[in-house]
Amino acid sequence: MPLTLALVAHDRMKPALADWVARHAADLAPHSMVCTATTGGVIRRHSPDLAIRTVKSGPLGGDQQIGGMIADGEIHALVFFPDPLAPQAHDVDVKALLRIALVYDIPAAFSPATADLLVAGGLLARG
Ligand SMILES: O=C(CO)COP(=O)(O)O
Repeated sequence: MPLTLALVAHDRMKPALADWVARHAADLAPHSMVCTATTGGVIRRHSPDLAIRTVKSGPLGGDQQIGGMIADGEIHALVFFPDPLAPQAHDVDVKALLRIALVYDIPAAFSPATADLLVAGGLLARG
C-alpha cells in the first residue's frame, strides 16, 4: 500500500529537502506526499513530475494541520528539516509537530543524513 509522507522544511533548509526529494524521486513516485505550502512550491519546481499536495504555510497553521493528520493516522512518515540556526515565530507549532510525531512513533527524519537512512532502511520499499 502506498505511504503518505509529510515533507516540511524551514526556508534555508528548503534547498536541502528539494535535493533529497530529487535524489529519491524514483522511490518517492509511488507514494503520496503532503507539504506545507512554501515547501511544496519549492519541491514542485525541482521535481515537477511528483504528485504532491499542500496544506497551509507552516507559520499560518500548516505545521498544525500536518500534526493533526499524524494524529488521525493519515501520515506514515515525516521528513522535516528545521533550521537549527534561525528562530521561528511559530516555534510552538514546530515543537508540537515534533512532539506529535514522537507520540505516534512514525518514522521521522530531521536532517538530510537521517532522511537518507530512512530510504536506505527500506521505508519507501514498504509502499
Ligand atoms: O514553517 C514551516 C515549518 O515549521 C514550513 O512552512 P512553509 O513550507 O510554508 O515554509
